[in-house]
Amino acid sequence: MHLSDNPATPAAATVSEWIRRAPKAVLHDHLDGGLRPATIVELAREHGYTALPTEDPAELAVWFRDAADSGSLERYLETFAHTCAVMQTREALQRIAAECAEDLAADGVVYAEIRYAPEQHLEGGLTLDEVVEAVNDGFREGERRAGGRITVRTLLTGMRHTDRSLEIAQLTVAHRENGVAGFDIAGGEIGNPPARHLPAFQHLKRENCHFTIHAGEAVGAESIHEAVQVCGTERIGHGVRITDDIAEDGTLGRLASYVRDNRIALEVCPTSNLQTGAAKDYASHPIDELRRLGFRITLNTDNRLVSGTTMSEEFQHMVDAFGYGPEVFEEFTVAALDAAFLPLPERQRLIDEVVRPGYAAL
Ligand SMILES: O=c1[nH]cnc2c1ncn2[C@@H]1O[C@H](CO)[C@@H](O)[C@H]1O
Ligand SMILES: [Zn+2]
Repeated sequence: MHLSDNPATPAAATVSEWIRRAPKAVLHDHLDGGLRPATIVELAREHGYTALPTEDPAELAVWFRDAADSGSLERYLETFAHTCAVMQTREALQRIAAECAEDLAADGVVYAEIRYAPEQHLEGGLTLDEVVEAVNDGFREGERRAGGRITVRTLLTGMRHTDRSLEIAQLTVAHRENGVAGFDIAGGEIGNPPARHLPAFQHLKRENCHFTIHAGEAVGAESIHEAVQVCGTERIGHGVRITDDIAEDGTLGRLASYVRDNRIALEVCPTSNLQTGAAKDYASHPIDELRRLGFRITLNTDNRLVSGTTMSEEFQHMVDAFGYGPEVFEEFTVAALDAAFLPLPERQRLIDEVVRPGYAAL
């Protein structure tokens, strides 16, 4: 089923008040997939980018969601050409990062790891280091504007189809004291297995640096196996196709067992999965089965603009599909902080001083 066939799904879907107030943590959210549509229009005008499908912000938001709602990851990813086109200067990157932090904080997000691929922001003449510095400055500004209600860290993404992943891994290590919490690889999964980027992962391991890998979204269990057992990933972006290794009666194969028993977090993004064809609809999305089987599940947006969603809306979809109450979202939020690439005392402080009291007060 495509989202556009479902009248309950547009971004304006009503969200219960308690969901907005609930403290949330997001581990999987792309900076270049979550811009404000009005910001894209303004920046496009400023920079003379004329290829936008429309200059009306509301129409643009609908365009992204519909264009991404194709059933194919490759077509979903084509829409990012329009966001990356306006993310080529220091000012634009700073502004977009600051607005991202503000928007997440307004949605009740208290901790966010935001990822982006620095190599996609060099067309205006910035260096990789300048890109990272601009985004970091923007996030610090956004945290200030949100009155300290949110903590943001970044993940630097290497693109699966290019050959710069080792360089991006080195960039991650170089900026680790400066708001960069880890590394990721993203992009089209078919034909680009994660082991192509082994030198990047080996460098990160040697440097004791965190990483996650998009796997098990467009390709099945073999991609997850490679990400976990060959590349040594700590978390899995999406990972929903781990169900390939689970029998109908719930018996786990060896890979599924390994992932569950080692508490390797799955960064699950239900709405995005519906758009790329990784799942059919919310009600049959494997998140509920995986949760009941004991996997470490985190709930995420993937791309707030491109998927037309927010953390609150993802929560609401789960309430509607599975009847989840606050206790399940508290579990997802604590799971996200347990799996966050943040030092243990900081994770523990967020759980004890922000998340637990926030849910107790709902
Ligand atoms: O769900 C996804 N799967 C794979 N790649 C993705 C997904 N969402 C976004 N990107 C890719 O990651 C880049 C850096 O943020 C984006 O430009 C997009 O190409
Ligand atoms: Zn993603």
